[in-house]
Amino acid sequence: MSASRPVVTFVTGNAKKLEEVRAILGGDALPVRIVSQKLDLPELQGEPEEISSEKCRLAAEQVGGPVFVEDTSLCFNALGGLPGPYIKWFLEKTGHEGLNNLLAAYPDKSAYAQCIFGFSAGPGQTPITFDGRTPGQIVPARGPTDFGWDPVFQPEGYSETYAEMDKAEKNKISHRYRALVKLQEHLVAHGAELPPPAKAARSE
Ligand SMILES: O=c1nc[nH]c2c1ncn2[C@H]1C[C@H](O)[C@@H](COP(=O)(O)OP(=O)(O)OP(=O)(O)O)O1
Ligand SMILES: [Mg+2]
Repeated sequence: MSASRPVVTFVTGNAKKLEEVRAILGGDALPVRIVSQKLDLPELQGEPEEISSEKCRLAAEQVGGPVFVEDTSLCFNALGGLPGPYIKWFLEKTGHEGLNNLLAAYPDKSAYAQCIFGFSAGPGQTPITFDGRTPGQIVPARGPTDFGWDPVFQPEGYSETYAEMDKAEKNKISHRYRALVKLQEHLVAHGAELPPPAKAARSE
């Protein structure tokens, strides 16, 4: 495809997310060119949609063009959806074992992983959100520990945790995949309406 496709920047500080987003979106099927930028954006407290939307608004201001971000939650049903968007801090402070211990008092170990992408056409353009969810169970950690809470999340209908699954398999059923399908549809339908790349486009 031509080099003058509009450029959309995926802003994230998480290299593993970027790897999955690239694998799921694939190569040249979109009317836009996806590049990435590593920025740690502030995340306000609130409902996951608001967090993603505000993160996206800030990203658009900083990048000065079309952007998308995502915010991931891990929600325990016995805890009314907590830790939810605060999973990053719970994971950092308590580890995989601590996440299991949070549910020790409850027979219900069910949970869902949720990903909310926020897309904005540029600074001052109201973000749109796209969500995806995958239901599962919180289990004692199994599998490689290179991506967040993957070892303690076993998706419904599977006997492996996210961490034990093949990457390609995870990417077919994950919360991230389910949300990204919706963003992809939006970009296919509206990507060509975005402004052509300004000056120097950022590196891939
Ligand atoms: O598929 C996943 N499998 C396992 N763990 C995951 C996944 N996706 C996000 N995670 C972790 C990263 C962070 O500990 C928390 C979400 O927090 P979240 O703010 O969305 O991610 P982040 O701060 O690492 O990157 P970003 O710069 O895009 O905000 O859950
Ligand atoms: Mg974050």
